[in-house]
Amino acid sequence: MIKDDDFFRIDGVPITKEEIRAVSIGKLQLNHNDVVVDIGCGSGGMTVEMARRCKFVYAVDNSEDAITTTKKNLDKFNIKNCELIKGNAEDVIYNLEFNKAFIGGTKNIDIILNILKEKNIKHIVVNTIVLENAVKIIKIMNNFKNDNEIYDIDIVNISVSYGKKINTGHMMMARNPITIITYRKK
Ligand SMILES: C[S@@+](CC[C@H](N)C(=O)[O-])C[C@H]1O[C@@H](n2cnc3c(N)ncnc32)[C@H](O)[C@@H]1O
Repeated sequence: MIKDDDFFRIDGVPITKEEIRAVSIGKLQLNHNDVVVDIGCGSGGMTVEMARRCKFVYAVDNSEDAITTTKKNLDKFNIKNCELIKGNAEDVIYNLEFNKAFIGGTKNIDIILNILKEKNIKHIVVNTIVLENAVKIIKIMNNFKNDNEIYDIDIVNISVSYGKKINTGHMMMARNPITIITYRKK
């Protein structure tokens, strides 16, 4: 994983932190034939990590600052197998061809998940910090199960703490827990 400090950053544009990226990448089980859509690419943290491990990434964000930041990081890490798309994911992903989805931006998540269902995307990983979103996402994914499809949803909640040096040793500084929800259809 690339260290958080090595990414180009601008104020107000979030990044998925290194440890959360590591688990999310693991859950995506990427291979060199995968084409992934990154919904809400933010600073491009996940975009860069995914592009290094798969065939192609479509990186979508509705924020101009996020697109600018991701572009800088694509250049910084010499990533060529990626197209940046500015817009609301729910408006733009329908016409893209991909086989896996990573979702880091959850505005209109219900519409987005329904588009992914319609497109028969079999592998979806979502990160969310908002409890209500986690419940909503799990409910929607459970309703994907038409036609007796066999699917699996795994849910992990990750709390990362970082060691900080103090006079007497080190203390652990906690970050907000993130829920990672993975949907896989057989
Ligand atoms: C937590 S950040 C993602 C961080 C990113 N994964 C990274 O590693 O840098 C969420 C981003 O999702 C974007 N976003 C949220 N909902 C969206 C939507 N429906 N369509 C497009 N972008 C969206 C926000 O603008 C924000 O930049």
